Amino acid sequence: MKLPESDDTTVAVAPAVAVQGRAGILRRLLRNPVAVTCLALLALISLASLFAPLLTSQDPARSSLTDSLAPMSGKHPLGGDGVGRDVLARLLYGGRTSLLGALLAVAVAVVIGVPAGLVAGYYRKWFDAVSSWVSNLLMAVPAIIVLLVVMSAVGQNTYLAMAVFGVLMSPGVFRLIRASVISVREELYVDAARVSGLTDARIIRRHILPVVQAPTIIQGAQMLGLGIVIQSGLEFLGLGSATQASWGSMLNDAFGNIYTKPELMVWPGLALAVTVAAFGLLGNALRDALDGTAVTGRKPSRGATTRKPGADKKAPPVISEAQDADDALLVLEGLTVSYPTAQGEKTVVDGVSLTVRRGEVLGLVGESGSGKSQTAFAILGLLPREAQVATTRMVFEGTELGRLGRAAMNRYRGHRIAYVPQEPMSNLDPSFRIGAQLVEPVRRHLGLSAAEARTKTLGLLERVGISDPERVFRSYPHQISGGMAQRVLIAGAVSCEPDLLIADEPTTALDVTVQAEVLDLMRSLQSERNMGVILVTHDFGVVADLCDRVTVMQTGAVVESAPVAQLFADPQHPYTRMLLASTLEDAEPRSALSLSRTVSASAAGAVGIAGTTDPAGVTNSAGITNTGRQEGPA
Ligand SMILES: Nc1ncnc2c1ncn2[C@@H]1O[C@H](COP(=O)(O)OP(=O)(O)OP(=O)(O)O)[C@@H](O)[C@H]1O
Repeated sequence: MKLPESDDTTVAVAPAVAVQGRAGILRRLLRNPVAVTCLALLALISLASLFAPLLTSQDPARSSLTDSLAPMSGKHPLGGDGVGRDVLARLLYGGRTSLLGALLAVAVAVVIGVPAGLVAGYYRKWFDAVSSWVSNLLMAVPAIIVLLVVMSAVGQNTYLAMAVFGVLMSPGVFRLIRASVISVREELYVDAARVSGLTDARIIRRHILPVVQAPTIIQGAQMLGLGIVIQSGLEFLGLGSATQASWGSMLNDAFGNIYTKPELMVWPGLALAVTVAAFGLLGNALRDALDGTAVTGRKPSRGATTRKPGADKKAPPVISEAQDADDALLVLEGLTVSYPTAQGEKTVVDGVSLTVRRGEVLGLVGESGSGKSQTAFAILGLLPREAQVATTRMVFEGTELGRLGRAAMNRYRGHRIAYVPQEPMSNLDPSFRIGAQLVEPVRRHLGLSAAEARTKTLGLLERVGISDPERVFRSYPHQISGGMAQRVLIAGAVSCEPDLLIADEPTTALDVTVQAEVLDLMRSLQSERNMGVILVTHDFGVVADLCDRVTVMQTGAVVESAPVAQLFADPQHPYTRMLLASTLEDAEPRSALSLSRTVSASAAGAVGIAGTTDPAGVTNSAGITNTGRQEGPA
């Protein structure tokens, strides 16, 4: 006997979050004639079993020798069985035993499998190893032998046997849920929820549970059919209770009289066949209904990329500024991040030091793979578990972040330190309305009531330039554009009034005109709220437009750090010069004064960046808008 396992089809719909909500799934289900027929049949069978006392006055256990193998009559509409019991009464009451037994087995399997799968998939580590081992062990056990032993040991207690069967089915549920959770925990919107400071319990409840609901329901429907088959099989073998009517025991009796009254097989056989088929087909219909709303695979933004050959060569000496300042918001010193690989340890961030002051925008620049995002994630405490992180200091407003526990770090993230990601769409959970996603961190961090949080969120949506905040508040992520989604995320990032904002290539996924608008927005919000900002970018145009200081990274190490104007006017490190030169490669040669304007406009590709009129910033003589605190790179 093979217990149900998590098949690929079922796992594939795991992240298939109901974009249009449960109502959409139900509508689709009700449009499927097979599903409707199955639901109707199952409802009919359940109701008939439930109201058996109203449908027959016969006692299913009472036997009368005079009615043995009685033909159909007014007294026995479906005749009598071998020992003179009423077949209709046994069919109706037998449905209770079969359905309840199967429900019990599925409930036990779900109660064990779902929490274990959630914890193993979300937290991994030792619990995952142990529970996977136990699950493999249980799957290797021949279930029918175990059930025969249980039945003979506990005296033919059907429900106990079904509870044991539930335990034996739980590995199937465990594996399915674990696979679903693993597939969704790396989603960017789950990271975004972590960044916004939500606790693990909340993330699991809000973002993971909705994803595992669907496969659990599908698996549950299929397991119900299997539970009925197993339970009837045991009863057919004569292992059930002698006093309890069931479809399996009816088959057992019919089998003994197969030559004298073969039609006795028909009723329990039909009931079993219809019920099991209906559960199976309903499971398939549910899967199809959910498939129709599948959100197809999104690209994780921080999967490992391969380092270029020669990337391990030592960086030239760092030309850096003094690290500590009185108004330092964040002081990072000697950050090293490495990963274990088959070839040994791979260091991706190598001794990075930087300082961000209050109200200052620090650009973190370097080509792809230079370790910018890894540095940002290290500050946010969001590196993958396998990352080995070491720092001399990572002090945020006097608090050493490295020493904070998980809960304390959660309080910092989203509240004091916020994050704007690269791919706005992937960072919004497709199954929740925008408003719900924005309101939750605000309520948690600022302790506002639902109504206050809603008002604040609507105000923020308006502030970030969304003309119809009410509509966006009510929309699902797929109903808004990428640029709008980035505005939403920026609104979310500043909603708890953070001191430090980390923006990782916030405009990369947007088209050129939207890039310029989003940069404008970030600049004005930053100056309005006097936030410290770390702006991760590979784009010197963005640096020129937004940043006060810039730190250049190459193959995991800082090679140069300077005020923007100084860096543009007199880059010290050959790598910085090379980056600047490659940015200017396609540009017309200009005089020294207009050089930086060219950088801004051509590199950002941002029409209007150089000449943008920004109420919060000033435009310098080179046409480069800076936030008013520092001279532009003229
Ligand atoms: N989980 C991981 N395991 C091993 N190496 C990793 C992992 N994540 C990232 N890396 C490596 O770390 C290096 C730095 O990556 P990072 O994402 O910080 O680069 P980046 O400068 O932000 O580049 P990009 O602009 O392309 O995002 C890359 O070589 C990448 O392959």
